Amino acid sequence: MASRKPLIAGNWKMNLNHLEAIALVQKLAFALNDKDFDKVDVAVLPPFTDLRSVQTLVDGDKLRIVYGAQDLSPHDAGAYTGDVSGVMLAKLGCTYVTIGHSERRQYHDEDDDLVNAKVQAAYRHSLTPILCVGEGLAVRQEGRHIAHSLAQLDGALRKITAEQAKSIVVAYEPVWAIGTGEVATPEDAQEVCGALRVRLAELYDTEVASAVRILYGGSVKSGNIAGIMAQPDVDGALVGGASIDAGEFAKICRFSDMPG
Ligand SMILES: O=C[C@H](O)COP(=O)(O)O
Repeated sequence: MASRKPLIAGNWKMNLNHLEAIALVQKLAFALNDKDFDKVDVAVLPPFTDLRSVQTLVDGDKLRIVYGAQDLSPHDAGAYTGDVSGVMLAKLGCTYVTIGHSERRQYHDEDDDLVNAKVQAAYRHSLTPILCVGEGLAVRQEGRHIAHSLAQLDGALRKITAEQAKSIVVAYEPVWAIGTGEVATPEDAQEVCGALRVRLAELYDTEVASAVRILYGGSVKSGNIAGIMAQPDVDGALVGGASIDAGEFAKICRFSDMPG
């Protein structure tokens, strides 16, 4: 069994200007210490407009916080007004890029083909995708949540090699639990995260499956993180609302100190 270092990633969504971004990262850096970073990888995913400020702070103060973007274009350059490419994100020192978040799928009609093209674009520029999958409420009520999440995984990984897949981060985010306060139970999270890992072994091999970090996302808070992290196939969390409060996010990053 590979040992997977947990990853706690904060998806700020469309919140915080570049000055607020600097303040939040400074507070977070102050709240966490080397021992925390030895135990957990901590990432922030600010809006595009904040990335340069975050890069300058992280580089200047040699912080162990890493950062990434919330989306990227499937194209590398050209006449794509409003889009941001993997080339640009790599130049800004991004480690991660979120792909296929349910809010992109819902509000920008992103389908599995586009998600797959974006995953390929990320790998072209050595960015690590945080690939989001997860079902809506109706699918959950019909009991098709596992099949739905596995189909999204299959679609996103077309043409992705085993070598590439080893480094991907998969985030299981049941849409009904996002921003609703309706957190999935630790057992719900484990059920789908476990199934995703089995599918990775089927698509590739056990080496890939045991290397990939699988996160849970959906109303994660300091009060529920410990139970979620206790699950064998959950390797971290993709945190939305609670990630724009530095104190709360730091507590989530210190999940091993939180009551279960
Ligand atoms: O990317 C993060 C997820 O959408 C979860 O958001 P939330 O923690 O606000 O529910």
